[in-house]
Amino acid sequence: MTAPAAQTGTGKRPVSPADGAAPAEPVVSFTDVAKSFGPVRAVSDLSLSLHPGETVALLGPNGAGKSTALDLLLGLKNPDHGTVRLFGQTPTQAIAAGRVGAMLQSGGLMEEVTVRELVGLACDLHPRRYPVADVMAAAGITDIRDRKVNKLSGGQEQRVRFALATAGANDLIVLDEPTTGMDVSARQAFWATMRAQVDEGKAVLFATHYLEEADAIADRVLVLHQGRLIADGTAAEIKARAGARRITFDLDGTVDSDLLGTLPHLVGLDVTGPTVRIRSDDADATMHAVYGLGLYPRNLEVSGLGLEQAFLAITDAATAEEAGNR
Ligand SMILES: Nc1ncnc2c1ncn2[C@@H]1O[C@H](COP(=O)(O)OP(=O)(O)OP(=O)(O)O)[C@@H](O)[C@H]1O
Repeated sequence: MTAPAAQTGTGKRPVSPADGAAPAEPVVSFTDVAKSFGPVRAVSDLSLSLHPGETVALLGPNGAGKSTALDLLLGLKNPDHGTVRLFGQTPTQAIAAGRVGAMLQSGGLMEEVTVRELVGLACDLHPRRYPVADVMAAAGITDIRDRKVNKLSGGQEQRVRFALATAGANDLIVLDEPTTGMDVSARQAFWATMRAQVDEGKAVLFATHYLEEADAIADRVLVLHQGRLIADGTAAEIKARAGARRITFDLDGTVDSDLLGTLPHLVGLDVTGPTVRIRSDDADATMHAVYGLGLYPRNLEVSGLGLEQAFLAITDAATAEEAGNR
């Protein structure tokens, strides 16, 4: 078997199995998983399943528990409670069988070796290895194969890490902030390469702070907040859940915030000088009511929430709920 060649294309894959097909065994299943570090609950009550062919983004603010969840998945940390299974096996068994490739933030690369030597070693160690030349070509590092690993730029180093994660026929690829340090074109090339892996039916789980990447690449988005899973759905579902529309307009004269606060379907309201910014889960009904109040909005704009605003809206709401529960 050869490594997949890099290819372009941005079409998202369907998540559900073909009609009539037996549901595939979950690639990953977390059941009621918890992990604390002293008083810090890094992951709590985490239950989820990933399926073959899914590309899943793991989002969350700093300290939300993303890296801990990935470490638990890879068997690098043990849960205090609950179970983690990969293909029905323990993480250690699945990794030993060569079913999982990972690209993590932590861990240095061996320094005094060339790129080719390092990737060659990873291929040799993989139970279902690909030819080293194919792996380097797919990761876009053939031209730097004779360079010493400690002489690489940050973006080149990331590509080498990616090659190490794809040295053999894995069924799951786990990436922790894979495009950190890459410029825009390197990032695009990276995701094109990644898509080729997904098109082979592999599952990909990646943690990221780049919400536009999650929006463009993932067919499912998981949002962690203070160790808990607070959203799980397509990017479109998460945007819809956060309040579907943003409405912006200007008003003449003194703006009465209290009066605007009585509008129906409000999810958020911000008044700055003459400018009113509303988040509404029914923009038509909200605007109908604005006119009903006898107001004359100027410069009216109605648009959908981006994933970034949706992410902020859901994590802010979760923070407020946590504070209320204290
Ligand atoms: N080894 C550790 N010892 C003590 N606390 C830890 C340890 N590892 C993680 N934590 C804490 O657990 C919480 C979750 O950390 P984690 O690194 O999983 O978050 P993250 O979502 O990956 O964050 P970031 O986006 O900043 O990388 C944080 O409060 C962190 O300080």
